[in-house]
Amino acid sequence: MLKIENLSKSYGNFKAVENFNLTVKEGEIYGFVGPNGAGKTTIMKIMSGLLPADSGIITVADENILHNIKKLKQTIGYMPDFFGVYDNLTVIEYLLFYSSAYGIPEDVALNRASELLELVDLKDKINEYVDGLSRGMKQRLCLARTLVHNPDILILDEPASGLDPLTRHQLRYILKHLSGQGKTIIISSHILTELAEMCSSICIIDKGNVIMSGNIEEILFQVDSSNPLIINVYGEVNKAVPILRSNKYVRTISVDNNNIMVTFIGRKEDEANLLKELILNDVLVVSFKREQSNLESLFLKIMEKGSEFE
Ligand SMILES: Nc1ncnc2c1ncn2[C@@H]1O[C@H](COP(=O)(O)OP(=O)(O)OP(=O)(O)O)[C@@H](O)[C@H]1O
Repeated sequence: MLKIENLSKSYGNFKAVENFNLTVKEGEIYGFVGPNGAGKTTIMKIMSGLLPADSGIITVADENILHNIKKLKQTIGYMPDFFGVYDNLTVIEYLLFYSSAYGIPEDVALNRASELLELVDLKDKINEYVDGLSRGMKQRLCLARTLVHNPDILILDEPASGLDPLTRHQLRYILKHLSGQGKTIIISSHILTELAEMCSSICIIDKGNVIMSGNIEEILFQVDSSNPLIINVYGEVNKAVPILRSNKYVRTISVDNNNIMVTFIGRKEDEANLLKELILNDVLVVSFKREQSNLESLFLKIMEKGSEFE
């Protein structure tokens, strides 16, 4: 379990991160979402030991590792959003270079590099120059580099940015495989649908604070309950309208052919009772559901409404 408590960081007088709290379970793929400048990179760099925090605690396996830089670097592998690769090295030289920086003996490093190149599907490029790799390949090599010291936690800043759909699919596959091995993975992204496919939980960050966090499906459900009900009826719509009008949870009604959009402030049970009433009054209901949110619309809503969702 990874736990961050009251993490704060200022640049001069500017508070980039303020009392940030987060818990991530072992083996989870966890998404960080937020607009530009929200503080995602700052938090990730602090977690990786690349930037000092002003205050806070980062606990891994019941130990505060924030000020134990050696332990922090052993435990965490960080892949920055901008990956500098050394173009005049071959793929294997590149991985061995990073392994030596971690003090890994060369024979161990060679075996590990071979396994990692297999994992990221670059084994056939082992003796090629990094310079000649495509962007997607460089990105996978960078992921392999992040894994040379076999960290328990991976922190990947915008790993999917600029990749084509096939390469993103490969990345998703590799990350699922790593999480299956028990590695905890934190990913930041602006591609919210990507996060939905990869992550079980997300944390929405703005101005260095958590606006909302939790299981993606629960978050979507919470937001969906503020969406209109869409009722599709067969035949006469007019039969349904007076029933809807008399319901105390209905706020607005708009009719479009056989679809009725209803702003409804009741709970699930009230929704079910409304459906029952329509049917008992011989309204032929074809479908009755809340408009679904996707992550993009969820994000926009949250950004518009801010703490209303907390
Ligand atoms: N070295 C720095 N000096 C001063 N301000 C900084 C520094 N690094 C970041 N900031 C500011 O801190 C805030 C958070 O930046 P950060 O890079 O963490 O955000 P982010 O969520 O990663 O953004 P993006 O999605 O654009 O990468 C921004 O307002 C940024 O301008």
